[in-house]
Amino acid sequence: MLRIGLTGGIASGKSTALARFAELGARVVDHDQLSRRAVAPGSAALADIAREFGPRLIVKDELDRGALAQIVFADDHALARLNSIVHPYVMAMGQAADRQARAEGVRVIVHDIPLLVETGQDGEFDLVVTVAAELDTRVRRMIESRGMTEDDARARIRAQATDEQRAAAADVVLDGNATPEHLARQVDDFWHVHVPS
Ligand SMILES: CC(C)(COP(=O)(O)OP(=O)(O)OC[C@H]1O[C@@H](n2cnc3c(N)ncnc32)[C@H](O)[C@@H]1O)[C@@H](O)C(=O)NCCC(=O)NCCS
Ligand SMILES: Nc1ncnc2c1ncn2[C@@H]1O[C@H](COP(=O)(O)OP(=O)(O)OP(=O)(O)O)[C@@H](O)[C@H]1O
Repeated sequence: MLRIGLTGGIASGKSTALARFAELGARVVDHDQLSRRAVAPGSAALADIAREFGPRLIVKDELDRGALAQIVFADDHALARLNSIVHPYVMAMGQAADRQARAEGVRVIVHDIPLLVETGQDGEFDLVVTVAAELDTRVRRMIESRGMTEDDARARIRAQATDEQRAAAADVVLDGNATPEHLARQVDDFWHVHVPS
């Protein structure tokens, strides 16, 4: 099974690229979704978050994601504490997805991992692909599509590696600056070069 790690800064176009990989026939695993599952109501990680950051972050059994984001993206130590709670669960779920895919005879699996470089996972894939896009373009997308303020958008970008760091760890860099169709075509090209038919 060919294992591909897909990364990129927030709002670079990773989800757009991932959707194209799925259309081409890859099994896709979105680690943002895994991290939401890790903190589902009643989970051990949610209990750990309540203990670490206070019970007011849990509203009607659900994590108040906006409130937690305000805390952690303004404080590196708080972010590191959150990461140390959630990331082990996400990694275990990612490994479980690999095991299941292998058992099902899947040929190509793509893991979409926003923090692939930050968490030192670049050595763990057959190929690493990163999507790069200009900072100002990404900030604009976050304001338009996620309704974030410019300050919140820039704080989240500051909490991540740079495009240069991701490019240094990647085998291939895709350009996420133009249209989604342009990005999808680059995924097609990558697939034809790197995935044995
Ligand atoms: C802080 C939280 C509650 C904010 O939730 P929110 O719904 O606003 O964002 P969401 O989870 O959809 O993430 C959106 C994007 O934010 C960025 N981001 C998320 N977590 C982090 C982090 N720990 N460090 C840097 N960037 C991050 C990523 O680019 C991600 O794609 C949430 O992101 C979280 O629990 N983060 C810790 C888990 C994590 O690291 N997830 C990322 C991949 S495993
Ligand atoms: N190449 C592109 N051209 C124009 N807009 C794009 C492009 N790629 C993505 N977008 C838009 O930018 C926003 C963010 O894109 P997307 O969700 O694919 O990014 P992402 O890297 O997965 O972000 P996140 O880290 O938030 O999960 C979306 O609203 C999407 O429609």
